[in-house]
Amino acid sequence: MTAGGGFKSGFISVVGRPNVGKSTLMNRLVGAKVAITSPKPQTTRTTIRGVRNGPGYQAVFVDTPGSQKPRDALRRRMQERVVESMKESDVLLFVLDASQPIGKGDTYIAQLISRAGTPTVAAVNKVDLLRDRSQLLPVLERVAELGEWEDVFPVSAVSGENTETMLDRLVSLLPEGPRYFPEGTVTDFPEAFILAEYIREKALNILREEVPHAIAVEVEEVERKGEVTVIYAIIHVERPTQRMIVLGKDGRTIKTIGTQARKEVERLLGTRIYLNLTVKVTPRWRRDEKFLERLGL
Ligand SMILES: Nc1nc2c(ncn2[C@@H]2O[C@H](COP(=O)(O)OP(=O)(O)OP(=O)(O)O)[C@@H](O)[C@H]2O)c(=O)[nH]1
Repeated sequence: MTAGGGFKSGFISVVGRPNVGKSTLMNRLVGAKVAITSPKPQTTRTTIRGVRNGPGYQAVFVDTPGSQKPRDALRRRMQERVVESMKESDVLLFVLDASQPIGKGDTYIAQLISRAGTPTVAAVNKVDLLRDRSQLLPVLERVAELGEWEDVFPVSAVSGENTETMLDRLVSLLPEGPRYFPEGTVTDFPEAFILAEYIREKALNILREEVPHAIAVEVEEVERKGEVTVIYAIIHVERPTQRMIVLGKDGRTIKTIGTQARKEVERLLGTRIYLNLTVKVTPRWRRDEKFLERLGL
């Protein structure tokens, strides 16, 4: 319980440039894998929310796609939207990568944060990759100069080093508020959506280099049959050759992708799923506005 005895709750947006480990860190803080991760940048395409329940608090984490300086005419409007969503959060978690030089991308995000004016904790992630701990000090100094942070924590999302200490600090910054989601909730996203993201993650990790970015996963139909959720999903690819790769010999690859994704989601949400997964060639889907909208991208 907090000093005043009141229940604390609120939204913590996780921001940072692509590939710094935002999704991995959020999963660590939530204690369950709600956001998919992969070594390829731009893995997160949509906003994912994860919920951490603790004594006297509920923290709702919002994982955002990696922010990058947009190079086109929409730049100002897009910036405004990012700043708006930052303003709506109670606290921001600004993630940086200790194993990479602090660069323009980080500076850009630090500027957006200062315009939003929301209390922010900086997480210097991936400290496990530093060969020598003396390398850490200059990085922390550099991060401190980037803005006015409530605190700066060196952490490792992979090993869990320092993440619970950082969580305590984040919770201390939350306002008093209601429990937004029932206790036990780890994410408010529908099962089918989570499954679609997991299918994409398995595909990203299993398939050869050239295929993953050509993939979109669509949930076509969801049916409840007693205890079981029946989900019909389609993996869209752009070319017939990619379809062959996704299917694999005797359909083995797609079977592996589907089974791994289904099992993990069943474990995560404690449900039973029957998954019907197919592959379809949808040429140039990446340029099809209607298609992208239908998939919520
Ligand atoms: N060694 C190490 N690797 C990490 C750590 N955190 C994340 N990674 C790795 O960094 C890569 C990117 O992690 P993600 O969590 O997908 O990064 P992200 O910032 O969400 O990426 P986008 O979705 O592209 O914005 C993955 O290969 C992770 O395993 C860490 O603390 N230590």
